[in-house]
Amino acid sequence: MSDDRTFPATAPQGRAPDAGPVLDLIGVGKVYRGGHAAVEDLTLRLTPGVIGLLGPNGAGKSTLMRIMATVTRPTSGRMLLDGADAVARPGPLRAGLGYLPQDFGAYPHLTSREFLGYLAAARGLPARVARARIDDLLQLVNLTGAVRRPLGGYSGGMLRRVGIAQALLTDPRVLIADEPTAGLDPEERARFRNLLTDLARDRIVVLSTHIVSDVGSSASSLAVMAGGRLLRHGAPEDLLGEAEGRVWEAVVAPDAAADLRERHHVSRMVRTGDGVRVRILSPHAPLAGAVGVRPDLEDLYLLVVPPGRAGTSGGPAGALRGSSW
Ligand SMILES: Nc1ncnc2c1ncn2[C@@H]1O[C@H](COP(=O)(O)OP(=O)(O)OP(=O)(O)O)[C@@H](O)[C@H]1O
Repeated sequence: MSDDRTFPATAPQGRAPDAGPVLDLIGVGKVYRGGHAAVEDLTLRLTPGVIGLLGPNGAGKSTLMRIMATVTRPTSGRMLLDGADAVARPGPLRAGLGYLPQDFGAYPHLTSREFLGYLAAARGLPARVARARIDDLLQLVNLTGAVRRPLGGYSGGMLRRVGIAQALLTDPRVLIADEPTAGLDPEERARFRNLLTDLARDRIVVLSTHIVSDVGSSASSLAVMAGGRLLRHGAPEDLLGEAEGRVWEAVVAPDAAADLRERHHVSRMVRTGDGVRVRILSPHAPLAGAVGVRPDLEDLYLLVVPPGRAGTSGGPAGALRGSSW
């Protein structure tokens, strides 16, 4: 499948083709039974485009997405779709919603075509429309070669692609995908990013990830969360301004690199022929010979997410590297 394939978009009836949805979250909070506040006082306006929701494990991303997908009710605040209450009356949002949850469950004995057919019927798609749509979607997610095999024999990445296809069945205005690229290989990730960019021309596409490079190039805006709170929201290039002048690099001996890690906020370390290239976040030059460099989104993420919460493994940036693909 080529990367420049475009999704067969159709505008919902009664809506100008260029009018996109607006989803407003206003002071939204979610306190689970037991008293844990997973999301706190979160205000965010979503308009068409790819919105990358970034945050470490436990930040509240899935909870926020479940609220947007009307699966979970917020315990405080309001959510409006095009100005209308989408909590008290979730119907219009649900009618135009595609949702790929993290734990997307497929029936192992069904083939992908049967499974998508079943979901299409459950969502009220007429059989003829559903057949054509499923053919398009199977091509789009590059599964046409596997349609006769039961889902029980699919790899994790293939199942993820089935999940993406089911989220697109009803040609949604709002697409919410929770860690959609988990289990996809680098080529599939790249293809998926291109697909999202295509889709997001007139749709809200929200995807969560803890891998900055998954959204860095494709997102029109980034929302960074930690501890249930929204820390930043804006266009990547605007957010980057905050990190300007605060990222430094130096090549040092391996012993010195370990020492720097103890004393400074190290964004990443890369072995080079003559030592270790250390990238440090600091308002001033952290050592003699350090050179100021252009910040990237990983640097920004590490600057805004409280230390110790930014990564999940392998040091501060361990879970965030593009190279961890
Ligand atoms: N049903 C629930 N009941 C109680 N607490 C919950 C529930 N679901 C999530 N939590 C807690 O709420 C917090 C936020 O969880 P959430 O899954 O929304 O975060 P996340 O950013 O999606 O993390 P991850 O990337 O690990 O999925 C966590 O502390 C989690 O343990």
